[in-house]
Amino acid sequence: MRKATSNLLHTAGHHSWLSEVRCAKYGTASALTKDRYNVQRGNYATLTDRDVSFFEQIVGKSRILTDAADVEPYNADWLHSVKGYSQCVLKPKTTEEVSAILKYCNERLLAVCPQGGNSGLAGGSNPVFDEVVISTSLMNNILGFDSLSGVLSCQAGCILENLETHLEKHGHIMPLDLGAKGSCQIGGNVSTNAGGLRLVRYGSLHGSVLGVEAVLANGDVIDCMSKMKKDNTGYHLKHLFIGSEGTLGLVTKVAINCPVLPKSVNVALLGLESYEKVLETLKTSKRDLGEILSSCEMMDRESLQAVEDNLKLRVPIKDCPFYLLIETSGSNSTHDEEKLAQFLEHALDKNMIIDGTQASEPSRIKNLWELRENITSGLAKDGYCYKYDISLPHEDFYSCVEVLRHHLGHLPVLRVCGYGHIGDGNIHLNVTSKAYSKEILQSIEPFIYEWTAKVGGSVSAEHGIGFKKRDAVHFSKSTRAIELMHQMKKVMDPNGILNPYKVLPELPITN
Ligand SMILES: O=C(O)CC[C@@H](O)C(=O)O
Ligand SMILES: [Zn+2]
Repeated sequence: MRKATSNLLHTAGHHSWLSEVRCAKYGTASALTKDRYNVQRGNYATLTDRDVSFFEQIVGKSRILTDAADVEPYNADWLHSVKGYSQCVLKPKTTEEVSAILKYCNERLLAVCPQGGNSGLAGGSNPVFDEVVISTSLMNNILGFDSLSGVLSCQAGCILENLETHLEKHGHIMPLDLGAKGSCQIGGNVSTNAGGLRLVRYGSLHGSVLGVEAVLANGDVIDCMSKMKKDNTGYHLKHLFIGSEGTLGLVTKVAINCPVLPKSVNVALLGLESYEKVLETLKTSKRDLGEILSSCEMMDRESLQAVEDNLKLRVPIKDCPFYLLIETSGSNSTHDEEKLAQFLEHALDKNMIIDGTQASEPSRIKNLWELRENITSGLAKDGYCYKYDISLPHEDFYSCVEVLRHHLGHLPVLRVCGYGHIGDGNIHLNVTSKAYSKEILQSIEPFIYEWTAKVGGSVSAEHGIGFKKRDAVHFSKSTRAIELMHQMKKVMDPNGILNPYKVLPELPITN
């Protein structure tokens, strides 16, 4: 077996790195939804005691929250960047309960906001005004796993990490992995078409999700829970629920195709001196590693600086302007390590990388991944974080950071940084400041959206549109396409009770 031999590469040691608790409630930003976004409450009914009594008949007293303190965590997102004013959270356990709730709300014209793990970043799962929150957290049964086909079926409220743990026992994994895996729910993942760290290998949920059960606004249950890998029976309705963020129906069950658990996993953290070298290394990794490449993440120095400054994690290689985190997953460790070594030798010989470290042992792999997965938490601790999740052609991928840094030069921002899923052309462009500032927001938007549209990118790669980005949809979709989206919404939710103020821009489009 050949090893990566250069003395620039060393093996990651054990560090007492702190792991930030996911979804901790921190951040000092207090500017809330209505101060920041110009939106009017729709013409919906207001919740009454009679409504609450009716809900009690469906889910029982113990699964309704109406005390302000109990409802509060459901009203705000975890970064406290949006906040609604709901007075009621319902926690159904079954599809039938969801159906009865929606049927009633539709007749009463009560708006609802479906919520999974509340880990979203576009304000899609929080109420904007007083929508009734329907939490899927108690819909957490695994319904079955077929080890021959690799298909898992489960209720929408199953936490991603619990599904992963369950599958590991059967020698499989989930086709998606996210930093928020400990709290996000599969129904939320499907509803936002979450991407994450494994998309470069297993593709998007539009490919992995075989079946969906969803409840429409009027309470009708749409059973598209096919577990067949091939099913060409006309319009594929399941795709309407993947990525529509609960605006067309509430996802209650999911059937998902799960890859085989890899026997060998390796991770390399590489340091690079320029974005040109990043691109060269990416190209080489795709060529040399081929089918065993399972993640390819980029981080710039500023992003990792936030992790070092605010979370006291330590980057185990020397300071470089750029870093790549490359993961391989395969079935034969000798073969995989050889391929990785070959790639690293190429990269070193051609002066693509200036420092690096690799790991094959689970605890060391975890330490390296923690650096990447904690960037969101690290940046949040700066104060307020303006988040942009965009898809770009590789040649323009990092220019968005440079262009925006230059554009914001005169303003009191702390960091302008870029990191993310370079293997998929998806960058997370984040700007931080001590506190929320309207001036900074208005300098970033629509500037960055216009720039993204000009180079042919997408203004939302994986976080969705939610509430925060609906005024930006037209930068990535034609007016006719948006009109068609509105028509579809009208067919599936004529009263507009499902997750209002989200995804769909107001018509006519003015900006
Ligand atoms: O916080 C962000 O902007 C990105 C979050 C997530 O999509 C990630 O890839 O870490
Ligand atoms: Zn991401």
